[in-house]
Amino acid sequence: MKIVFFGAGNMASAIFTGMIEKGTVKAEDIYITSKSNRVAAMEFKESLGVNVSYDDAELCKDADYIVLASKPQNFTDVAERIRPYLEKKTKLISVMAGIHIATIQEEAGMENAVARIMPNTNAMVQYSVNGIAFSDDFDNKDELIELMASFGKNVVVGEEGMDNITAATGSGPAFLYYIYEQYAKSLEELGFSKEDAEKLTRNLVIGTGKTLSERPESFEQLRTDITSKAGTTEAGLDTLSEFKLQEMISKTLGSARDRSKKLSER
Ligand SMILES: NC(=O)C1=CN([C@@H]2O[C@H](COP(=O)(O)OP(=O)(O)OC[C@H]3O[C@@H](n4cnc5c(N)ncnc54)[C@H](OP(=O)(O)O)[C@@H]3O)[C@@H](O)[C@H]2O)C=CC1
Ligand SMILES: O=C(O)[C@@H]1CCC=N1
Repeated sequence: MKIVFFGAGNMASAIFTGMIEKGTVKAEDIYITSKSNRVAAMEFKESLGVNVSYDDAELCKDADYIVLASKPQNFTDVAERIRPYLEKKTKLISVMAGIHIATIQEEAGMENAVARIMPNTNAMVQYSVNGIAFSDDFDNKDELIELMASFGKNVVVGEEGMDNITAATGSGPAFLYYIYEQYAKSLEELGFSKEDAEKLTRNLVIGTGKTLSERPESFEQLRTDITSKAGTTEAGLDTLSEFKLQEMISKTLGSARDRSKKLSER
């Protein structure tokens, strides 16, 4: 197996770190390249044992998968690097938001099989949610699905579902982090030090996540379990429900989805 990452940034490193830590792919089977930040790439070679190369012919030779992990706006440059050396058997796996399969095939200049995947940075701790869309000619889908299962839960959404999943779970962690940031600021307002506010919020979120991973009850049930009659939670929730939280979240996701659509207008 040879998996080559064009791009070694946040998302690519979350994926290859997840794969290596889980043991699904050996570090020696992973090749990474970047645009100009050789220091960061070499750090991954040192810490994980992956191969680093800037020789495009060597990178593309005999590759089973090439993962397109640059920003969407850098894809044209990446395609230029790959096009002269791309072999027909190599499957292209794109993590780029909003770039359609047809565009990838056109810019690659060859009709290679393509899968679009939309993971999130929780891949680093093997807890990503991965949307997947395959081109019609993509064979042995199970191999890719299995590889991706090493860093998260897979949902095959088809290309029409990619904009939605990009908003919901690709960008999703950032929306949640933003909420946690506000939570920590509010704890500071209550009088906690900045350090304690961060620590309390972080542990609250970790503990809640762990509970969710272990208990099958609905969100509503788990909330109800905490809410004593005429107690503190009820008082807080009464105030919280005065705000249009769901509308805020829907609008946030709508903007992210629309940007994903816009990115595809190339
Ligand atoms: N971050 C996230 O949470 C998620 C991101 N994505 C998608 O992943 C992609 C990457 O995002 P992210 O990892 O955050 O971005 P980063 O900026 O962290 O990484 C981008 C990487 O692409 C490299 N690159 C740029 N141009 C080229 C080139 N011509 N040849 C080879 N490598 C190149 C950069 O190299 P250098 O450092 O040298 O410039 C860098 O390693 C995006 O398309 C995004 O839509 C998808 C899901 C979630
Ligand atoms: O912000 C972005 O465009 C990428 C896609 C999903 C998460 N990060």
